[in-house]
Amino acid sequence: MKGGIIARSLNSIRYYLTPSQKRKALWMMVLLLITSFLDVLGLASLVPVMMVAAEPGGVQKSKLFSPVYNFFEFESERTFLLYLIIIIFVFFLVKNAFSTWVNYMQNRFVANIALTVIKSQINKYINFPFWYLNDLGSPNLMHSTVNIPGNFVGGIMRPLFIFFSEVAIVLVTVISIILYKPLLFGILALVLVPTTLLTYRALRNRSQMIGSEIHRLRPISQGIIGDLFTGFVEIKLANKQHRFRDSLLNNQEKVQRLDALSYLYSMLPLKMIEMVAILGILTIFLYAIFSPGSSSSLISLVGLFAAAAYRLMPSVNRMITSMMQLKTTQYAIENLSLYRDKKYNETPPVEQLPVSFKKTLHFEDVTFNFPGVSKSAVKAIDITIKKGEKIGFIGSSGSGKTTLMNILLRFYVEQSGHILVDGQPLTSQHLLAWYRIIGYVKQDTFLMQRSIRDNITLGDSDVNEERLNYALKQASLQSFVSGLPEGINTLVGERGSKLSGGQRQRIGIARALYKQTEILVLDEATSALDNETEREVNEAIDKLAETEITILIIAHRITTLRNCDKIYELRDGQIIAEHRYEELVKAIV
Ligand SMILES: Nc1ncnc2c1ncn2[C@@H]1O[C@H](COP(=O)(O)OP(=O)(O)OP(=O)(O)O)[C@@H](O)[C@H]1O
Repeated sequence: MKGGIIARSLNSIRYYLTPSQKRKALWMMVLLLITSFLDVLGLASLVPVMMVAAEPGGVQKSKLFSPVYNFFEFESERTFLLYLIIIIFVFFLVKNAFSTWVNYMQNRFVANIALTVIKSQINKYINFPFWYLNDLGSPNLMHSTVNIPGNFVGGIMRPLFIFFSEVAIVLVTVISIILYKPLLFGILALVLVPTTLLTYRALRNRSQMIGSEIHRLRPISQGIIGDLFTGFVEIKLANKQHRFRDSLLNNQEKVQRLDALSYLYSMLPLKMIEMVAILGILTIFLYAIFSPGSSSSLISLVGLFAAAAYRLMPSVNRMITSMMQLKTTQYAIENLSLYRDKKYNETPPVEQLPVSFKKTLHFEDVTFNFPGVSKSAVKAIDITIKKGEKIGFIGSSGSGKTTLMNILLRFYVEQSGHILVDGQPLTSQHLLAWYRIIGYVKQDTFLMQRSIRDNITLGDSDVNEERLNYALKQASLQSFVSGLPEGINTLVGERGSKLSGGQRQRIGIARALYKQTEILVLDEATSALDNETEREVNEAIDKLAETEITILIIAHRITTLRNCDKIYELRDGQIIAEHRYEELVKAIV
């Protein structure tokens, strides 16, 4: 990425702003400038008041106040000063109310953009091509959708606002100083500018390095925790939990060390600037001591220098720290700019078409290669399935069964050939209608940590009870559910941990039935189950066989395929044979 850190950060935000938000951002900047001007004016107004108040008769002598004093015909300096103090207090009151309002507007603006960023990230990943999604892995996805937008807001947007408001304060202060005493400006510039630049140059690359290292390490921690608790049983039985704990601690030790270093770097600029300012004051003092005659004017210069430096130092410090924070959070800008290319976006076209499945489903010469893999995972598949048929798929591991089903489910799109439904090619314009009629039950059925009802309806708020009961009955779940103390509202535990393998799969089947699936894909639904559970699942499949639903079953156990009209055998992505169940059973016997 090219350009300075400020330009890069501004560009990264600009990507998310609508034209009206861009105008609003400019408006915010103007408001910030006004706030800074009022801040400086507020402080500057105190100086002349203090001066006239300290000296009896000071008001009359003051070029600024005496015309006002005379115009309003004040009777005593005391009353005049009292009015002046009240005016100053009201001014501060109004100024602070105004700056609080600006602050509120600014934070609301930042919060709105933050929402836009989160929305854009989550939209990016829900429309991400399936195989890239698998490559990224859930810790990275969680980091990119939850942490990165937060880091972007805290580490780019807020510091950018701070930077610009401090620039405004410094500008207004510096202009006032130039107008008041150009020599003072010269000394301040000589002292503060090189220090600021040197401090920033010394720390910026380290800050960036710390930021990208923390960004690399955090998802690793999340991955370790995820693996530890997903595989808790296996890991505990192998007595390997300590290894996971140690690698987590090892990773966290690095993160904590970098966090501490980053905190230290954020403190350093102020210390450095303070040291140089003190050095400036001492140098002028020394000069005053060693060159007699000029001492009184020099000492007043020291006073002014100290006052101006005191005013400028915190602002300059905040400017550097916010720039360093921008550097530290560079990784968020880089992460957000990933995958903006069209090839990573599979958003279905807005204009969607209906799908009518009355007669046939035809895989017409379908071939598919994974990106970067020359060997086809699925090659020239050409089969026709009639509506209502039950079709089995067998073949050794890696023969392409799951890939073929993923093509049918449109998670993968064939490079050549077509999927024809009643003779019509299935395109991205049919996606939503297609998803409405196709269902999928995997070996490890996905279950949420919610009730059975929510798991079957996928959290429907307006549940159709009749359909739900039908789904429970057809999936052979009715007696199990009615035996539970809380029935269908019983919670299933994390990933269905309170259920048996067979119950989990039957919930998957019930989910597909509740959706009124017309084509159901059962992927290796019984291979991981014991005999009793297999019997339970097969019973549900037998019931399904009586329905009009077209079923495609991938199975390792031949018995699962007993209701199939045809069974296709795959090898190396191709169909090498078509069998009947009876033949297969005979061949085994
Ligand atoms: N995301 C991927 N990227 C690259 N190659 C892949 C990917 N997923 C699967 N493959 C490859 O595609 C081929 C077909 O895999 P597929 O999962 O379809 O086989 P399968 O018949 O379902 O196997 P199993 O019975 O073991 O599930 C295999 O050689 C596999 O290594």
